[in-house]
Amino acid sequence: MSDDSRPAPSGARTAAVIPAAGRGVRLGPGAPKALRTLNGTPMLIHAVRAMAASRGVRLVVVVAPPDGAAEVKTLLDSHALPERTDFVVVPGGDSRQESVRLGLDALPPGIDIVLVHDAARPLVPVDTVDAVIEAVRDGAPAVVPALPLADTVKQVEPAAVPGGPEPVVATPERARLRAVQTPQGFDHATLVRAHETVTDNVTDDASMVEQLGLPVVVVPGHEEAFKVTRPLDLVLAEAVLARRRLNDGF
Ligand SMILES: Nc1ccn([C@@H]2O[C@H](COP(=O)(O)OP(=O)(O)OP(=O)(O)O)[C@@H](O)[C@H]2O)c(=O)n1
Ligand SMILES: C[C@](O)(CO)[C@H](O)COP(=O)(O)O
Repeated sequence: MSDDSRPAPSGARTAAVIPAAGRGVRLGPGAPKALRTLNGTPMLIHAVRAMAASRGVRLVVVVAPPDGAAEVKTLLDSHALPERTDFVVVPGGDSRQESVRLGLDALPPGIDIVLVHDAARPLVPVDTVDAVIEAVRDGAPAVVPALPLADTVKQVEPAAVPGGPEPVVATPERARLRAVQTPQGFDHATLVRAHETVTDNVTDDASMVEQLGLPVVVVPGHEEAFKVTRPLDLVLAEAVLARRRLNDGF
């Protein structure tokens, strides 16, 4: 949880937008993914606490499932969260991109830096959050945490028949590839412009800034910032939390 002895990154006013409106189809049937529990606590609450743990973050905007904003408000009210942080809940949209835009629309004037963080990455450590904020404060318009890949990657052509073998066309140089996580951090005005300008569907916010022709930089990500996507990821997340409980001595 938050460590109040940690110095607040000074100066810039930072908000976090948490897109949490997805269904979690790849996780299988059940409640919307962000509302499913890890160690008895909804994934979304873990993600909100991960953002609020950074003393740089003064406002968290949660983008709830379209028909679930009231339920999410109740959820936030019923869990202990840092008092120094304000929380706002808005309903989301049909795509992650639309949900992020709706979250941006809810930001008050005066925000300099925006973090966009998947509710589906509930266990990101605060040091990673702070490193992203710091890199934006140092002047990068867009910052992504990322890790080197463990697997070799192949670029393929579509299979001739569904489920058939896919021809390999290239093997990109692995040393230059990174697996990108969140929170991604942005100069507020840049991210708003990216969302106003880029109309094709993309899978992360940084690629919208790339399309504006602006620089995006990578800072080290963290293994525990993995995305809960498939059922096995739930097992890993529970194991990470169990290890943290052990290390914390309770
Ligand atoms: N319409 C959407 C779709 C996704 N998200 C959010 O975007 C993040 C990353 O998306 P992903 O892990 O793909 O979540 P889902 O879309 O829920 O997963 P799936 O594709 O398996 O349904 C999640 O926190 C998810 O809640 C969102 O806010 N609005
Ligand atoms: C934003 C993201 O988490 C970075 O890795 C990822 O692109 C989200 O993709 P998804 O298809 O919505 O899971």
